Amino acid sequence: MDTTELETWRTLTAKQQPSWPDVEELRRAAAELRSYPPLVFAGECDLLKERIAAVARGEAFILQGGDCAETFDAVTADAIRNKLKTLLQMAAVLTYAASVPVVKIGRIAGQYGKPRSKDTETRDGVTLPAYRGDSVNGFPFTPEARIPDPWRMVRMYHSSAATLNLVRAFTTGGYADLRQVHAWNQDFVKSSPSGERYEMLAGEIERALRFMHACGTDPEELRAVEFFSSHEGLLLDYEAALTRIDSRTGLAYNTSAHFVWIGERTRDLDGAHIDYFSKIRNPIGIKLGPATQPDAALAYLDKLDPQREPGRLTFVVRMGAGIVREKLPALVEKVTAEGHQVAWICDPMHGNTFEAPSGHKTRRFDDVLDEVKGFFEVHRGLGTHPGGIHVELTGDDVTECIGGGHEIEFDDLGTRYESACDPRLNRSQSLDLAFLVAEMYRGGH
Ligand SMILES: O=C[C@H](O)[C@H](O)COP(=O)(O)O
Ligand SMILES: C=C(OP(=O)(O)O)C(=O)O
Repeated sequence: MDTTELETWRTLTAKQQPSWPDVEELRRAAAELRSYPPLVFAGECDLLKERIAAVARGEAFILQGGDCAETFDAVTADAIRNKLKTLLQMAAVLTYAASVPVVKIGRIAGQYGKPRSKDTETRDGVTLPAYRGDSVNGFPFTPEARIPDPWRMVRMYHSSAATLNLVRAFTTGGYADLRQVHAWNQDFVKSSPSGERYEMLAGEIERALRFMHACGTDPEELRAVEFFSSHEGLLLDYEAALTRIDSRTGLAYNTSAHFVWIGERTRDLDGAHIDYFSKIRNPIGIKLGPATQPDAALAYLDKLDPQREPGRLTFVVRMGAGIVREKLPALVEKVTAEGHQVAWICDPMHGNTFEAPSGHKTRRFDDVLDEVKGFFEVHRGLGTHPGGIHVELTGDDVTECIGGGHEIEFDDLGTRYESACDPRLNRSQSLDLAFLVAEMYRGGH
């Protein structure tokens, strides 16, 4: 590929980019990033594309999840392990219930840049630049912290590398052993207020594992799992610096993650993000909010997947619980009529955010569940495949979303609200969701 083609986004409007105060520093930081080795290998991205092609055909299911905004301080063994453990537990339940492989993708090892509704934040009459993620500026509300610093993108690379290294060690080194993951799920069922409801499913999984053992399944096969990394490809200076030409094929790949997506706020058809994403060969996603017109979905297909390559494009739908049943059918019908199978997955978080009386941004667990239900209903009604879920979650016992088995109420939000941006499901809410989606899957709705 001609590498100048990779730079055409620079001539277009790029929304949600920081106002870097010193362009020369930005150039130096980007040059530093360009000198670093890739974080992922293009062949791994191709493998994920194959896995997502199976999702599009209705033969697999995606579980994509992790923090709203990763932070440099949270690059610790405990935080990474808890997140991974939660995702593995959810995946085990979903795999059994769906009876298809679950493609596991973390919002991890790169989810450091955030689009914001406003450029500034005002507190007690003081206005400062909004926090745009640890890759751009600092969270503390001080003038110094909020100045965008391009060297933070270099720290983002190192934090992503350290995270991915541990994730690879955990997922291939025995920590992800299915028998262990199932034992964690049994502990959850015992301690959950909704445990009785989940007992039957957990019992069936237990019997299935014993059956596999009795049949002589090689225990080695249960020890490792495939796991992929992803983040919103928001900061184009970072994404471009990590874009490399694959020596096997001569094609360009974003080597900062296996999967990158375009956010709801940066998906302008003629904008810089769409142009940049059209040039890379990774499997990619695009968020579709409630205002998306069916013709726009087709236009995205043409721009981002002109060859109609299986597994290339995932539509991540984030409409809101009250809207998904009304708006989604027309999109799915239009794309299906075009004859191409894309993967459709449901992000039940971003359309359901509201402000609690305490001022915390929050989401109701019941709305999250209802949006997934609506998503399943629409696909079942049209005979298409509800291909997966995309969730903001953490493995810690935070109090950011209300509801769930261990009911969190408005008054509890301040107890442990740790998100640097949007509210995440905590560990037990995430597992509740997995068991309830599993029931939905099996119930055929
Ligand atoms: O995660 C998504 C966005 O960054 C977030 O919803 C924006 O939040 P804001 O409206 O507080 O800027
Ligand atoms: C910003 C995000 O979502 P959306 O683009 O759908 O608002 C996100 O997933 O972090």
